[in-house]
Amino acid sequence: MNNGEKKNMTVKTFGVIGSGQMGNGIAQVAAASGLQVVMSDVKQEFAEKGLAAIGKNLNRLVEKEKISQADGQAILSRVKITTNLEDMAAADYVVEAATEREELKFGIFRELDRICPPHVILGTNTSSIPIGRIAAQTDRPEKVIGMHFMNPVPVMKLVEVIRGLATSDETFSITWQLCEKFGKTPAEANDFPGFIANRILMPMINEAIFCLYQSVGKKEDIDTVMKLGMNHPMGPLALADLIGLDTCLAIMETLYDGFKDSKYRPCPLLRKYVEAGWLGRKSGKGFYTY
Ligand SMILES: NC(=O)c1ccc[n+]([C@@H]2O[C@H](COP(=O)([O-])OP(=O)(O)OC[C@H]3O[C@@H](n4cnc5c(N)ncnc54)[C@H](O)[C@@H]3O)[C@@H](O)[C@H]2O)c1
Repeated sequence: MNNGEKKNMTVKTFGVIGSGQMGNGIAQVAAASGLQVVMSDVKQEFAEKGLAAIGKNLNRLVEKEKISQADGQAILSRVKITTNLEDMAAADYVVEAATEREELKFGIFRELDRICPPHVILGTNTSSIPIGRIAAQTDRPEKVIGMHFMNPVPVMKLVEVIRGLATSDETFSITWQLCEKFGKTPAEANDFPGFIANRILMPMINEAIFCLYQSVGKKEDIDTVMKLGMNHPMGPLALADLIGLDTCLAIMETLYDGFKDSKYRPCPLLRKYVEAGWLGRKSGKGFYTY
């Protein structure tokens, strides 16, 4: 048994920053694996909404007889919510899943570096912001890593584990094993804008939005072509609504900034929707109405 394996067993309390769709999903899988979870957000109502989403998800699993009612209650009871970042002092491992804005994440990592004991690993669920840039905000860059879950977290098997330039092998190994403990399949990526998943996925979604923008096809037809023609479970526009159009735009901006290649320019229609507050499912309207 190497050091990483030994240390992994000492992770008992798992911190999650952000109680949105990704944060509450990550909190749910961590609690389901037996860990105590502290989940934060900036407002009590946001944290409560995240906790309620976990409760609803677990109830659905009970109804489908995937878990017992007692298990559902036990999982939920392991998740504590807070609006005070200082409460992350109790965590052995923290994953940040706050809004995809670089300055916001930088601030969170500077604070976490002050609050958390030096041995604690700080993961980020960022979709595209370079891990090295986030790690540079801390005095522990070797303990900063990308832990990129897919949406919806309780359902999707993949976690992309991203090594920053300074990420240590021990940090990588503990993170990899945590993914497995959560019942996920990790895949390793290096630190380039968009990593693997969004480097490939997001230009496809952006191109689907260009097809709509240039009237190549109606939204339903664009989605039908990709669903039935390429055997994708969802069309790209419906998937963009699920991911959140603000998140999609932020990822395209990161790809465009990072590579300075015009093929990554965000479609003006995507920007227009985001500016109008049409963010997809989470706001009730995106390419489709919910
Ligand atoms: N949506 C997806 O499909 C998806 C997939 C993989 C990764 N991600 C990434 O996960 C992260 C979160 O995305 P999401 O879809 O859950 O967004 P979301 O908008 O649903 O949730 C973000 C949450 O973070 C909270 N937040 C903002 N600042 C905070 C702070 N300082 N402290 C604590 N909480 C704070 C917000 O109030 C909000 O509740 C982003 O980095 C995104 O790129 C998203």
